[in-house]
Amino acid sequence: MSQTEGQSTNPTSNGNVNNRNESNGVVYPSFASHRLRLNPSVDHKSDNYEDLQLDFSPLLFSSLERYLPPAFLNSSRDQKVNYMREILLRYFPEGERTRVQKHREYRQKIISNYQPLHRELYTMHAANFFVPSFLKAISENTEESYRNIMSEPSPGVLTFEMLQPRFCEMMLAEVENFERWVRETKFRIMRPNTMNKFGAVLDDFGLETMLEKLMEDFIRPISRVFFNDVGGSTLDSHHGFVVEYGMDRDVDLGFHVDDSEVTLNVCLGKQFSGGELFFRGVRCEKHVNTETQPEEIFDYSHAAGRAVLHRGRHRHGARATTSGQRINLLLWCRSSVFRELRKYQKDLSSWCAECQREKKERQRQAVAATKLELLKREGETAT
Ligand SMILES: O=C(O)CCC(=O)C(=O)O
Ligand SMILES: [Fe+2]
Repeated sequence: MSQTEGQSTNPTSNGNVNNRNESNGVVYPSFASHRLRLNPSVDHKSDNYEDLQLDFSPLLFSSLERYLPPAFLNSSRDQKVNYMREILLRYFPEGERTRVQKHREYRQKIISNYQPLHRELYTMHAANFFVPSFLKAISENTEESYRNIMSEPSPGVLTFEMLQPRFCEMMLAEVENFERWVRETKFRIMRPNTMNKFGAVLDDFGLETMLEKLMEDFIRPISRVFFNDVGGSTLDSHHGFVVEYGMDRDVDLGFHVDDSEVTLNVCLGKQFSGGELFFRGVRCEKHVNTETQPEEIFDYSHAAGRAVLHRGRHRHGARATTSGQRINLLLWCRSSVFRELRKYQKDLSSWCAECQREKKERQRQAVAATKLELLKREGETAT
């Protein structure tokens, strides 16, 4: 299963976990030499590309121009466009571009027709959204201030009070309002990911800007402290959605890893029983299906307003919601820098429990072999 937007990876379905953005063996022989400089020519005045019919934003070309090799800076506009276009195509192939364009049109259609219920949700208003203890910890922004409001019931699973009851109520009402609109207009919406039949993508009906702020100003500072090993300090994009469970909704959620570096999962309500999150240890792509160690088993019961923050690669699932209705807000936070660097990373992952176990085992074997060798030598000198 490829890890494109909105897809979880289910570690139990098959072992073939693909990486997002890989251009899988595609070779570009004629343009492989096209390179950009690491540092921009700050004094260079870029051309304007607004009047050209281009397949990428004209602004992108103007920004990228300053990274051209010096010899190219004074070439004709056409030459520069061709050079930059070939580079962009290498990173953003046709299929992906079409998908992004289609998705943009889909969002635009929703946003120009859907009438929001609570407009105040659509811009970040921290004092109204979050509980004071959370705001205080964020403003202090130290490991100690975060530890004061958090518990870590299992390594890498952080939980803390986050949302005000009023915010939860408004968000629940907004989601209900959106779903009513979907039913009445018979608009076909995309579900949050491949594993949910219910739920809605908040980014698709206007909440993208608010959620981006939530990631940048609140989740990234926390992740910088606790999840730096998976790109926590460089989170730069998100996928924000709600999941809905109950008798006439999804019942449970299978064992999976998220397409995120860091996941925020906050319960909005309403009344329910069951629906516990179960965690089973952090794993890299290679080890996603390896067995769980007893100390990795942890179950968490959701409570309205309370957040759970964990690495996306922390294997988890949700048990059946046995009565009532449970709605949770999810923010999958991603780091493009982390993903790019991982493509070239050869050594073991510090955050993967199985990589660490393998490393320890190799060290143990090396020590044992050395001991044996020393004993042998001692035996030889004694005789
Ligand atoms: O139901 C939950 O609380 C978990 C949801 C989840 O893990 C996900 O959507 O990725
Ligand atoms: Fe998940």
